[in-house]
Amino acid sequence: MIKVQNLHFSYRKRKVFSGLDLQLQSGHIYGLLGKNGTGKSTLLRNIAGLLFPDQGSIDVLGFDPGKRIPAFLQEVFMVPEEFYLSDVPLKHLLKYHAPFYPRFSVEQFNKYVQEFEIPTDSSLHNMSYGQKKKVLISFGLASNASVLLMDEPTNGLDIMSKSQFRRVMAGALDENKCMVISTHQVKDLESLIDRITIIDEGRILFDQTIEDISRKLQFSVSFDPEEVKRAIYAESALRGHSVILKNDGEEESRLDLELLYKAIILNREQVQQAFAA
Ligand SMILES: Nc1ncnc2c1ncn2[C@@H]1O[C@H](COP(=O)(O)OP(=O)(O)OP(=O)(O)O)[C@@H](O)[C@H]1O
Repeated sequence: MIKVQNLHFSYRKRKVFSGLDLQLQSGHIYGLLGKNGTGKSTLLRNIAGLLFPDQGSIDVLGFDPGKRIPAFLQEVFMVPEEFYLSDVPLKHLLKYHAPFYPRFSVEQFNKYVQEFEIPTDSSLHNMSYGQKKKVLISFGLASNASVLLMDEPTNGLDIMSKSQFRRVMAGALDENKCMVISTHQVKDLESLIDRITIIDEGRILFDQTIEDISRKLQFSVSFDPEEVKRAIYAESALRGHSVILKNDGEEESRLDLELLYKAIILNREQVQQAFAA
């Protein structure tokens, strides 16, 4: 559905990508992780056709995003980290913006904003940043665009709204959609995403499904010094050590995305060995 090949991109003198390859399929929610400044937003903007590759190609549903033809634009919706929405009633937002998306569902939009506890007859004029963001997320989901790109969608959302966000997102996914969420709030993504892609220094450092991660790795708290020593990654916790172990059997454990992320950044070779086996 999305194929990025040999992507080179620079902002004047700042080189961000020099040969990035990535493929994303429909029916999945991808978590795009990486340190500050590694290029997550830049990648999303290239996929959305808001920035253009210096070299290489991006194919989204058979379209070249950079050409920004209407048939492409109606299939892609981006929720940027920073956004501007006019101070208008929600019904005006629907009247003037929904027609750009042929599969837009007002019924779904109303359902999502209600889930986020925003009255459907309210106006953007009186809303906080977090409330506006929830409106934008609801609009993006209700657009039924095939590709939904979200840059730090849970920033500014309160604790209850984060659970609502996960519920709304999970309910909106279908086999024709591809959702990509870039975030540092990894806890917000647990139980939502089904594939993790980590970018570092302009390349893909790690790209695995949650299913494979659960099959290959085991997450637990250990009090056994021998086990801690042989762990792929360990860090001291309030009690004992939080560890990632190679999953030799069919042990089921609860994925700790934050721990995995640290392991990949600090101890990548050992993590990769577990996947190579
Ligand atoms: N408009 C711009 N002009 C010049 N350099 C930019 C611009 N936008 C981003 N950069 C630089 O490009 C690099 C990648 O930025 P980008 O915003 O894509 O990173 P990110 O991974 O999304 O970061 P964060 O996690 O902090 O949001 C950074 O080094 C940043 O300083």
